[in-house]
Amino acid sequence: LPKDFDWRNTSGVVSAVKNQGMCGSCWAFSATGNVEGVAAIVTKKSVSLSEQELVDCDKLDQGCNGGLPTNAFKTIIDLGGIESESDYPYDGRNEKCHYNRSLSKLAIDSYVVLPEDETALAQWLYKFGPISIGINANAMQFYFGGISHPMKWLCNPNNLDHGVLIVGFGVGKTKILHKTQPFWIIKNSWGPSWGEKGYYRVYRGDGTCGLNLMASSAWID
Ligand SMILES: CCC[C@@H](/C=C/S(=O)(=O)c1ccccc1)NC(=O)[C@H](Cc1ccccc1)NC(=O)N1CCC(N2CCOCC2)CC1
Repeated sequence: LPKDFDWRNTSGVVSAVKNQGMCGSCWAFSATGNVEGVAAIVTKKSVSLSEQELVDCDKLDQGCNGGLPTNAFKTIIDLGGIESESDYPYDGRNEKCHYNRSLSKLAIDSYVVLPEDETALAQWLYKFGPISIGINANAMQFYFGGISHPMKWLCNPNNLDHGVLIVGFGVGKTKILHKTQPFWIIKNSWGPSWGEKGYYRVYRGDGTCGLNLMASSAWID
């Protein structure tokens, strides 16, 4: 396993940073980000996928009022696929489902729930692609860059309230003590002006903000 690895360096695996707007659809962006990545690696073709299809058609979840990436994977399997962002564009509000299977760009065969061990997660990411996770977003609302490592009582690992996507990992130097710190690179769905061009770097190795507790991924045979 290399010290640093970032799927953004492999063209087609990570789409542009998106913005969920005033809709609690983070779970859908986490799911499409994972499927986009896994599919690009397996099929060598890249396509930006529809979060709106999940908001409208995933009856296991609550659209703009929240959901789980694993339920989204189940829905993509049950629907027989997912349309592209351009064919089923994002409106950021709950609408009537208008999924059209003939327009579906790709299907997934199953999904896996991943282990909580962060070294195992890094190995999985390196082999198979970006990982959907749940995280406590407390430290993300006041994040302006750098490696975030909030104290546990400020970021309760058991209050997971946001769905995001791990796209890479690395080791960086802290500003003050120049200590090396392992971090995850996380793709958020709050637009490219948030954080580090839409991304969040967070300490890797001690279950910060519960980021290791609900990791999952689609699987394409
Ligand atoms: C109101 C929903 C907000 C939304 C994200 C919104 S957000 O805008 O990104 C944001 C998050 C945090 C601070 C500020 C803004 N959060 C979710 O969808 C989070 C994302 C998440 C949590 C845990 C693990 C993985 C993913 N999920 C959730 O909010 N839910 C998970 C599913 C749950 N269902 C209840 C009925 O039975 C089935 C399950 C409903 C609540």
